[in-house]
Amino acid sequence: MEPRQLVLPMFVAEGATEPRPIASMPGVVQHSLDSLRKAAVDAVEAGVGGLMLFGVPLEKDATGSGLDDPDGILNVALRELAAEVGDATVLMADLCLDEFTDHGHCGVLTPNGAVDNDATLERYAAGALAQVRAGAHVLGPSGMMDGQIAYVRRALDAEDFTDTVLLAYAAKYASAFYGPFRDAVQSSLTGDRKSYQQDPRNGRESLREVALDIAEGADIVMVKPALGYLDVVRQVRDAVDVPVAAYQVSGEYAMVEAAAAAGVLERERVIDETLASIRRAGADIVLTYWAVEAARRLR
Ligand SMILES: NCc1[nH]cc(CCC(=O)O)c1CC(=O)O
Repeated sequence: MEPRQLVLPMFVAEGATEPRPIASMPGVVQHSLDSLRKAAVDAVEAGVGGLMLFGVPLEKDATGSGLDDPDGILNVALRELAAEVGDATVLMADLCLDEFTDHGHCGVLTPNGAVDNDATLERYAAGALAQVRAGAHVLGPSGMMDGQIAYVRRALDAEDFTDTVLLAYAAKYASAFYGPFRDAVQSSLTGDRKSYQQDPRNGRESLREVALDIAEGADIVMVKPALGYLDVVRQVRDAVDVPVAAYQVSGEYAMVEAAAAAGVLERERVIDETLASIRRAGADIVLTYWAVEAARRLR
């Protein structure tokens, strides 16, 4: 694996004046705009291939207005990073509503509380345009709404943003391994995402989801989580001819850090072994909270 195959997910919190630790993810922080800029420069110097940004707004509402507000924290951060490192790295933005909604779902809701797929697509389209205008090179629609890739692609094309790369969270499982992430973005979710994310017991569905996303215009397809889903990574790699990404998620990170802190595992060897496994399964790109550390060791 080469350092540039690694992508660093980063959190930026509106109103933060200094980085705030995330209790369940030692070593990962909610950045202030200032610390985000510095960490981005460090990551680029370490040789990582890209940065995936998540925003934590001060206020959340039913429609997740922070997503497409040009002054929303994620868009502000994208503009700042575009100016700072935009020519030196690939800037990626999480295109989802859950960080911005007061109910914590990845979409807007119908009056009876279900996720409204098609109304959500319009919100993603608005968010996509805001993120691209702010300087994102790659958008990662992560909400698992049906038709989201085609809808976002059409919205971008209509405004002549024809070079934007869509990294589709194509095979995204309803996983308990996202637990620490929900602390990281202070998610207000109660309930679960089983109506739009995949059942961990279902392997073949991933191939259908991936084929649909590619037909809709995805440039890169992603499997998530990584370690428990290496069979899916391999099947997807063998089935498609676009780059395949895998997301080593918050729970995978927290699990190893906790075991290492307890003296139960050799931290660095285990980290490198997990990354080698994901690579061996066929991932061309790996999103990991260890991206900077691993990139330094790979050089
Ligand atoms: N915006 C949705 C999103 N994008 C990335 C993650 C999880 C990432 C991780 O656990 O590291 C999630 C959370 C979810 O689907 O509940």
